[in-house]
This record gives sequence, structure tokens and C-alpha cells, in this order.
Amino acid sequence: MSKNDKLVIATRKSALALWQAEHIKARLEALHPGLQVELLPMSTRGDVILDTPLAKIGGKGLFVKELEVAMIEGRADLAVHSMKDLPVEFPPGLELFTICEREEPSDAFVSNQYDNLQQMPEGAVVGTCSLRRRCQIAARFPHLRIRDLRGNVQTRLRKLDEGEFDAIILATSGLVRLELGERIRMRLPAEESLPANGQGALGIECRSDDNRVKAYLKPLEHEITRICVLAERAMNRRLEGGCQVPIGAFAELHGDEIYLRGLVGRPDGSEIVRGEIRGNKADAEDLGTALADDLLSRGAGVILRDVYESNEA
Ligand SMILES: NCc1[nH]cc(CCC(=O)O)c1CC(=O)O
Repeated sequence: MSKNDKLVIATRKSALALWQAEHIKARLEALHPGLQVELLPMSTRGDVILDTPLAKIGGKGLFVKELEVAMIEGRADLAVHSMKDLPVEFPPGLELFTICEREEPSDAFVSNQYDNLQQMPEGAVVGTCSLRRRCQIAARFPHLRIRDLRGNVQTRLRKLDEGEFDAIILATSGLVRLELGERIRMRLPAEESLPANGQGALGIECRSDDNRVKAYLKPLEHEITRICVLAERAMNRRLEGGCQVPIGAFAELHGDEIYLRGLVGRPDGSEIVRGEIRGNKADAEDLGTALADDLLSRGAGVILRDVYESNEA
């Protein structure tokens, strides 16, 4: 780590992505005096195609491809991702090196009229683009109408304020990062809305062979978060679930014990298979895989097959 060294962070241009990149830049510069960190803001295909549900246009990878090319070509050294949005696999030459401390993992209920979902009357409209949120709300509140809501955090709030929706559901961490936490009327407990794997945690991707960059990133690693997120992602990997299927996965660490909860459901909420598992933190990935197998054996396998078949038809 020489004096006057420089790192470049490839980032999307949404307010949340820029906040996340700035946050990591500030942490790196505070940790390593003399290090200079620059942002390289880029548009990705996922940002350009705004009017189609994500599941239909190829899913999460769309938001990271351009950033990864920039790292492979050496125009950037790292990329900061929401762990939730990251595909399970990485291209050759790149890896997820750092998992940073998780902030609030919950989903947030945002409305200008209501304090919570329970208060909403027959036919009221809830906006979300996440099948996972849709499924869990539809199962508990069949009298509500759920409509697709895409766009970045500000766009979604604008659509709420313009009256297109009576309430919307967003990730708590995204709102808090953008200093919009006061818009939250209720943080949904995990029993009501089990979060997505990795929700609330940031991950940093870099070149596998770049020890200079890795040395700078090392102190940002948060072991507890890594253990939890590894268990959650292992569950998703075993389910081979993309974003066409509602899947929730949420791990907590109590001492050395992991408590992992998972669910697989039908998008209309007509069926949800839930499970949980406890075990030692050393076995994080095995626990995730075991919970996935348990869910598959109790009906999740049928749901996954049905959803994929109906997509192909
Ligand atoms: N899918 C969009 C996305 N990706 C990450 C976050 C912010 C929360 C996080 O870091 O997990 C959000 C917004 C949201 O879901 O409301």
C-alpha cells in the first residue's frame, strides 16, 4: 500500500448505488490515509429497461454486467453491490471478496394514509415489484390489490405520492441510506415479510488476482454478516431460484448458533412453504442447503417446477 495510491469504484448511477459507492469510498479513505478513491458512474442495461418486470428481462445480472466488464478491462478496481441483487455466480477472474456489515434487513411499509397493512381496506392498492413481497402480502391480506412497481427508490416514492398506490413496500435499508427513513410507517417483522437473501448487506467485488485491492478491502469485512449471508445464499443456490419465484431467506446469528428461516411460495400467495433450521456457524452453507432440501421435499419443488413451466408456455 504505497502513498498516493488510487482505487476506482465502478457504480450504477441510481441515488442508492451512488450512496453505496460513496459510503465505501469514505470508509476506505478513512481507513487508509493517502488513498484516493474515485467513482466511475455507469449505465447498465437494467437501468435502461424500466418498464418491464425484472423477471421477464433476464433478472439480476443485467445490473452488474457493465460494471464487471470495467473491472476486467482495468478501468475500475471494485464494485459495490447490494448482496440481494447479486447473482450467485461470478465471471472468471472476478470474485465477491468482501461482505460488509448488514444494516436493517427488514422490508418497510410506506404510505401516506395507513400505518400498516392491517389498516388497509378491501381493494386498496399495494405496490411492489418483488414476487417475494407480493406473495407474502397476498397470502395474509387477500382483500388487497397488489400491483407492480418498478424504478429506483425515488421513482417508487413519487408513484406513491402521485396516488398510483395506497402503500408501497421497499427495503428499509435503502430508505434509511437515502435519509428517507421518516417515510417508513412500519418495519415489517420477519414473520410478516421474510427478507430476501442478503437484504441490507453490501458486498464488494474485485479481480481475484488483485492483492493490492484486496489489502485495502480487508478491514471492511464483517464476519457475522458473511456467515448469515452465506447461509441465505446457499439456500437460494440449492433452490436454483431466480427472481421468477418468491423466495425468502433470512439468517441471524445468536452466539455461535445460526437461525435460518426460509420460504418458497406461489406469486399469488395461494401456497407458501416455510421452514427453519438452527445449527453451528461453522456449517452456514450446509445449513442453507439442508433447509432448501427440506423445503423442496415439502412442496417447494412442485412450486418451482410449476412456475418455470408456466413461464416457458
Ligand atoms: N431490488 C432493489 C434494491 N436492491 C437493494 C435495495 C436496498 C436494500 C438492500 O441493500 O438490500 C433495493 C431497494 C428495495 O428493495 O427496496
